[in-house]
Amino acid sequence: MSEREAIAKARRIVVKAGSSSLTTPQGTIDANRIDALVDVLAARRAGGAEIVFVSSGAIAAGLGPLGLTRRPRDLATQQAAASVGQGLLFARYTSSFARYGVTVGQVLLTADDMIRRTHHRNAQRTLEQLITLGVLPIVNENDTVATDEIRFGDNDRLAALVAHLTRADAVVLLSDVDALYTGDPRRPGVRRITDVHGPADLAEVELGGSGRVGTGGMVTKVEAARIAGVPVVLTNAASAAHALAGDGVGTLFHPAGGRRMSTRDLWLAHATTGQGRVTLDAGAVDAVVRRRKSLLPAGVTGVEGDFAAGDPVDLCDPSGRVVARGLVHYDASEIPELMGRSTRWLARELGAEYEREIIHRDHLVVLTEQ
Ligand SMILES: Nc1ncnc2c1ncn2[C@@H]1O[C@H](COP(=O)(O)OP(=O)(O)O)[C@@H](O)[C@H]1O
Ligand SMILES: N[C@@H](CCC(=O)OP(=O)(O)O)C(=O)O
Repeated sequence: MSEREAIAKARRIVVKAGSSSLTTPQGTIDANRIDALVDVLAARRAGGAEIVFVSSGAIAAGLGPLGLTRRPRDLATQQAAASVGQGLLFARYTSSFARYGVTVGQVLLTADDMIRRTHHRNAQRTLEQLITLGVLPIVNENDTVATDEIRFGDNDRLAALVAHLTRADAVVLLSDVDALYTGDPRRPGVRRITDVHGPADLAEVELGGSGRVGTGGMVTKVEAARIAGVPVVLTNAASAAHALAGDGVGTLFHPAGGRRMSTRDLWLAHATTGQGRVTLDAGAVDAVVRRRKSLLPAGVTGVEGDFAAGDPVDLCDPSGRVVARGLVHYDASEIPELMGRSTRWLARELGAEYEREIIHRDHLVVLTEQ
């Protein structure tokens, strides 16, 4: 079965629509386009599929009601716009899906919900229960409380992580461009890329920034496709029905074969931001990156930042390059006195509770191959 056919037959699909597909240039919801998209999703659902819908557009839909003509730069105004827009957006989805007798449930996630394992499980359980109850979940980032440090910003990677969370079979990303091109399609002479099998197919592609109201542009879409682990189609909202039917529209990103990263590694690598940096000596880099060992205090040469035990931190090689990320067992202030010490020395001098690793291998993801 080709991957296009697999999308046509997929049991559970994450569909993500970008801000530009759902809102008008005046900063209001585009009721007609929302209804048209709902028609497509409801039809696929009626055909027996389970849909999880990731909808952007909260900020863009809140601009008009607040008298704003452009997406604000400052976080507080973006959050205010999202607060207004999300309500309007969800009200529209509720009434639009009601035309088909479909009940929708709002799920607002923060990046923290992916970082903390308990939150992660909680989100997973809620989504599963909504689907079991026949409710169509509509997911967005919880923009009103997300802060700059700990924020997805774009919904592309969020959609990929939701695909993992819900064990979806395919992802459809709907944007204002009908496909990935060799360069920004606002420029002449670019060519459509029909299939992406791996990094080699992207070597000549210029991944540009976002359009009018979107965030992330193609960079986050390509990254989402890389982490989704299932076939991903990128196209525009007008082609949604064709994409779901397995027709050859847009760009198909084939999932990479081989070892799939676990959901835990994915959220650590792609849903977290390092809250500080720990520098490793060459031996520790080798142990962590090549031999996949835990990070012990003996291999640490420096620490930066103000993180607390349990936070994600970046691990750097002696040149400062980030090579891994992990959930740290100590506060930043505790690490200097542990650095360079053997665990045996620490246990003897400071007590058995200091015999722990700085980061356990189960809480560590390598970000680069050496
Ligand atoms: N190589 C490329 N191929 C296609 N689109 C691109 C490329 N580089 C940049 N873009 C721009 O990315 C935009 C879509 O990203 P974005 O605005 O973030 O959309 P969305 O709101 O749907 O997430 C398009 O409007 C397009 O102008
Ligand atoms: N959570 C934000 C999404 C940010 C955004 O613009 O995302 P996208 O349009 O998917 O690039 C919102 O609802 O406004």
